[in-house]
Amino acid sequence: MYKVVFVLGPPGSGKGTICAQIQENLGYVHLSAGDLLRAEREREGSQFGALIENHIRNGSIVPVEITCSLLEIAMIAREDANGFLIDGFPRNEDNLAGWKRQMGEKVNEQFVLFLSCPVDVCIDRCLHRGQGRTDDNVDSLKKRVDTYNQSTFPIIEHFEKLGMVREVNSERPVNEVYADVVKVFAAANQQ
Ligand SMILES: Nc1ncnc2c1ncn2[C@@H]1O[C@H](COP(=O)(O)OP(=O)(O)O)[C@@H](O)[C@H]1O
Ligand SMILES: O=c1ccn([C@@H]2O[C@H](COP(=O)(O)OP(=O)(O)O)[C@@H](O)[C@H]2O)c(=O)[nH]1
Ligand SMILES: [Mg+2]
Repeated sequence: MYKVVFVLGPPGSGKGTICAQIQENLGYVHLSAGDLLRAEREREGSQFGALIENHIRNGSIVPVEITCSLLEIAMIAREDANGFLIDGFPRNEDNLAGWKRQMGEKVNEQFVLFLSCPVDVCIDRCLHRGQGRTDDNVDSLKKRVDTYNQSTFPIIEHFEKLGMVREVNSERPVNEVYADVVKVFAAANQQ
């Protein structure tokens, strides 16, 4: 069984930043669904490049079969891992249902780390992220925030009802956010 922590929050809430630090210090392997999709978009011979780019620009969500397969392949490649941080997934009902179908029997879902941050702060961070992403522009960001509110927040609520959500306010400086996140992991791993 793979041990899994889902990391969710609005675009720009700091998911990638915090996951990189957890990977570095706590030995979980960081798998960003967005990074895996961008790599697949660039892969020579991929049938999905154009479809992925359309979804990314529109802030809409790629069909789960594609994303989930990329995640599973990445997990199989790191079977030695202590656990996995699944960053930015599941983002909607389709993602959740597809994940349960494909991975339900193979994973132990530890908890959901929810990085909460006001949308205006998040948008400002994305506009200054400086990674040259095709979706870090005002138009795409509006759509991404709409998708987050309409489709992703309900997934967080779903996990909340199951008692699985650990919320950390990520509006604060990274070191303060990280200190609280470490406490969440320490508590979860004591059980
Ligand atoms: N707590 C924070 N305070 C200020 N800036 C942050 C913080 N966390 C992340 N950032 C910056 O905001 C941008 C988005 O962060 P990132 O980790 O890529 O977020 P996400 O993966 O949730 O979109 C990056 O430029 C990052 O350096
Ligand atoms: O499971 C996922 C994760 C990401 N995306 C797409 O990839 C984009 C960027 O996602 P990422 O997590 O990299 O953005 P972030 O929240 O980190 O800014 C999203 O807007 C979606 O279009 C997707 O379709 N499914
Ligand atoms: Mg990210």
